[in-house]
Amino acid sequence: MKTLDTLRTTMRRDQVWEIMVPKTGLELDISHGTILYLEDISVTFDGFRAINHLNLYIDAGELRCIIGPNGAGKTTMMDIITGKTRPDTGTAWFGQSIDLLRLSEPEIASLGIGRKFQKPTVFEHHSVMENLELAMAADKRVWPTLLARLTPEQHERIDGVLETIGLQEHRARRAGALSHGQKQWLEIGMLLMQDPHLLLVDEPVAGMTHQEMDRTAELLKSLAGRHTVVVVEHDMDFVRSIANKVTVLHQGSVLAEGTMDEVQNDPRVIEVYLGGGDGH
Ligand SMILES: Nc1ncnc2c1ncn2[C@@H]1O[C@H](COP(=O)(O)OP(=O)(O)OP(=O)(O)O)[C@@H](O)[C@H]1O
Repeated sequence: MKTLDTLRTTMRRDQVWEIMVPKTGLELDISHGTILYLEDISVTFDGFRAINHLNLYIDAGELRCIIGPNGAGKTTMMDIITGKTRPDTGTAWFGQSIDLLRLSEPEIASLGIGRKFQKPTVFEHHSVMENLELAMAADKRVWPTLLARLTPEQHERIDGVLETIGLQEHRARRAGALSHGQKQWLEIGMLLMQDPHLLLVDEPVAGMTHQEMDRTAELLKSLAGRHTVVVVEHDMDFVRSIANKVTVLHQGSVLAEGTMDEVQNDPRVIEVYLGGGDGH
């Protein structure tokens, strides 16, 4: 595929790319230490309340795991944060001053909220390096130089991301030839090219080998601090391996919150979720 064709494909993907987006002029203010405030959010689909008076607060720089049985509202919650679904009631603030409910999906993406869906959607016919370049191209500041040579700074940025995702030695490989786990890391790398403040990651280890899961745990842990990372995941061993704080959703509300040990020993959690099999 030619680069321009690829760019057209890029634009059609369900991810929102910054190049398409008018600048909001809004600045993230995390001076109180909290990057996300969801308060009293409710959403009803055809009479069914998928999110029910949800309150959720995420600290800047934390790595938060969200667990909960099927249908608990995890995906809907992510959809509300990214602007894909509008709540019927409630408020959603990004930092102190940005009202997410007033912004479009592309505007929210441009403010630095990146989302990684479960299935990797890398450009299979392009190399690892080209995939990262294309992700950088989504940043309109580099648009004028896109088809020209990369600047030393851009090379450095790509090298930094390659190191973070552990694919330095695979930079010239076709993305389609990577393992499932490597494709997931590459896609995380593509999000990192845009240096998001908040990364929403949906079931990152589904279909991975144990070794790949271990590396994914290391990767996500390494991102916390510089980024805020929210991971929705069903695999409890994986959650245990990365989690500081776990939020359990059930019937659209927060049922419990705390360390993995705290939530796993919470009788309400045992009753509705962990006691009932693997959560699927
Ligand atoms: N667009 C929609 N129209 C109707 N019902 C919906 C819609 N989106 C979600 N739902 C329902 O809302 C509830 C919450 O769904 P959601 O996908 O958010 O749960 P989840 O916790 O992500 O589940 P899973 O772990 O299976 O992904 C489910 O009962 C689902 O069927």
